[in-house]
Amino acid sequence: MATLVLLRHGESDWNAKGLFTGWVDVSLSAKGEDEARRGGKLLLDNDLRPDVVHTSVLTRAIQTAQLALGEADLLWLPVRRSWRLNERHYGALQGKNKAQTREEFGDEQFMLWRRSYDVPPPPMADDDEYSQAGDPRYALLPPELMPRTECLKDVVERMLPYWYDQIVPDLSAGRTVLVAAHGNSLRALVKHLDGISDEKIAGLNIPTGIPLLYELDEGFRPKQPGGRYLDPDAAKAAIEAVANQGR
Ligand SMILES: O=C(O)[C@@H](CO)OP(=O)(O)O
Repeated sequence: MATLVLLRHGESDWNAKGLFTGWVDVSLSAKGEDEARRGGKLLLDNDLRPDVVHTSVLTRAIQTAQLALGEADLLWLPVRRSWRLNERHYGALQGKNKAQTREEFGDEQFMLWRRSYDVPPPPMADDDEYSQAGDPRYALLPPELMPRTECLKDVVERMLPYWYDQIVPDLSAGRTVLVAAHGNSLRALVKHLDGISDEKIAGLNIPTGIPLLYELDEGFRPKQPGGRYLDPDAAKAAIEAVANQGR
């Protein structure tokens, strides 16, 4: 049996402002910092002690892992980071207000961009103030892999190699693994783990800062479909809030 804990970063400054974020590197809000600490406390209270941590290369996920591990007295844990765990690149929507976008383009288009499996937003221009072109953290990324927009399908495709090559080997070695990442990179991983269809994944939202525990069988499939949030009541309310963003 293998133990996997997924943790979406706490609320970011742009989550609080209702802006599409994607690869823009914003920090946690004060509330998000509290959520991250609370996530660490939930690990502690549930006797979950990760052996290794994987994060994206975005500050909000890194801060969340740090704060949660600090709370659980585990700051010394080995950490690995990859752009493959990054949030979905939101293309030309990065930096735009969600409510205004919904008003401008209508509900259907807004939801297609936000939650459809295979419709990406328009690409972001390299000279846009919210573009990541030239960001040194992606300097070693082959140019053809650098996204300018992504749909969830693209995220599944770029995330899965990391799952198989880096996370599964840790799980196989018997390590409890903590993955600190993002709403949509975790939706991609949950889609894979639970075998959720392309249609049904539109209805799945991940709350900020609440650890989601998966016990996996020898084939790395969940023993309990959907896993278990360590604070189910808080998760339910927070999932609703994510679903209603932009309304
Ligand atoms: O803006 C984003 O990058 C994501 C996560 O915060 O938003 P959404 O939930 O709308 O996909």
